[in-house]
Amino acid sequence: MAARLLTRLRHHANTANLPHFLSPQLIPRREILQRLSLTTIQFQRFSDVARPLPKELTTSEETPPAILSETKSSVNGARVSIKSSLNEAELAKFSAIAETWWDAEGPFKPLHALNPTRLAFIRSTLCHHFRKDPDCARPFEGLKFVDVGCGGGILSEPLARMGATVTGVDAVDKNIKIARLHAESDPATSSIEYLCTTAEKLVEEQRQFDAVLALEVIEHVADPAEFCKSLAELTVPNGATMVSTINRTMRAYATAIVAAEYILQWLPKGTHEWSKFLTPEEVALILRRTSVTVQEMAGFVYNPLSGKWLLSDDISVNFIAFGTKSSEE
Ligand SMILES: C[S@@+](CC[C@H](N)C(=O)[O-])C[C@H]1O[C@@H](n2cnc3c(N)ncnc32)[C@H](O)[C@@H]1O
Ligand SMILES: [Mg+2]
Repeated sequence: MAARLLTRLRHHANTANLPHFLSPQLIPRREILQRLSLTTIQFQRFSDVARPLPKELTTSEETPPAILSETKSSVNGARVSIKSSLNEAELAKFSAIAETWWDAEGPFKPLHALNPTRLAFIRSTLCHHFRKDPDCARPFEGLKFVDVGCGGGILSEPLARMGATVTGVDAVDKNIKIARLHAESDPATSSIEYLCTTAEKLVEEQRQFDAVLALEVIEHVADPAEFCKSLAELTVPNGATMVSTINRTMRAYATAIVAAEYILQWLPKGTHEWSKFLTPEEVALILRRTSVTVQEMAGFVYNPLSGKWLLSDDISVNFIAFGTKSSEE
């Protein structure tokens, strides 16, 4: 199966399906060609079991919508612009539904359902990478993680329960307030550091983490390549960078947009724009440019009969990439 996946990726890399969407905005076409011919991406098979998650609670808090918009920084006393990952229209969508983060039947229902499956992948790959025992209760003890675009904290909390020292950051202030409120109710999660900020601002503050996770965020940022650069800079040498998103395929258009937003109405209409989706090859190439090499990739496939998500080799719609940062900075 891994061989099949590799063959499929190599087929795409043969430039027949050149990432045309990237060429003008993100990576010059010639550079893509060079990198495609130079880069060998090794994808391995993944296997592990999902762990049960804490019981979800519903909470609400009335706060005025506030999102980060400040993109100036002070260097040697002078105000300079820094490249921002913020897309304010995207952030406004999240601000509008922030109070529903912990409603497992609300707009974030798909993420709640996906959580055990993606946590199984994260647990397996990171335990293997950091040589931790995946069978112990708190395998991530001693490791610092950052959850970029953490929303209400539905990923940060189980990571903290698995022993990681977690920082959760989100550009929507309301999300951070809700995340803090929810985490405070349990001593296992109350130590999570939640900050209303961005990856690029953490880079400016010279913060670094053993593992940097940005799940379902890259399709909502202003510039995916710059965003990945920040993720890589936040990762310690030999550390791990994890990105998940939706593939830019017709199948993804039919399921993640038409079915999820218009037919099933799981998500508010307009949540996703197809043109902002990235293919697995694009994610791997963008990360590679920032010294992060994708080591493993898996797909998430929804089973409508069980209502559950399964890990799969099928990366045609939802997928996750685990990369490691080179030891030379
Ligand atoms: C679909 S949610 C994913 C939440 C969480 N990562 C998860 O998978 O459960 C996307 C989140 O990213 C945040 N976000 C979008 N652009 C961002 C940026 N440039 N910097 C930080 N957070 C951002 C949004 O506010 C939202 O909470
Ligand atoms: Mg999304």
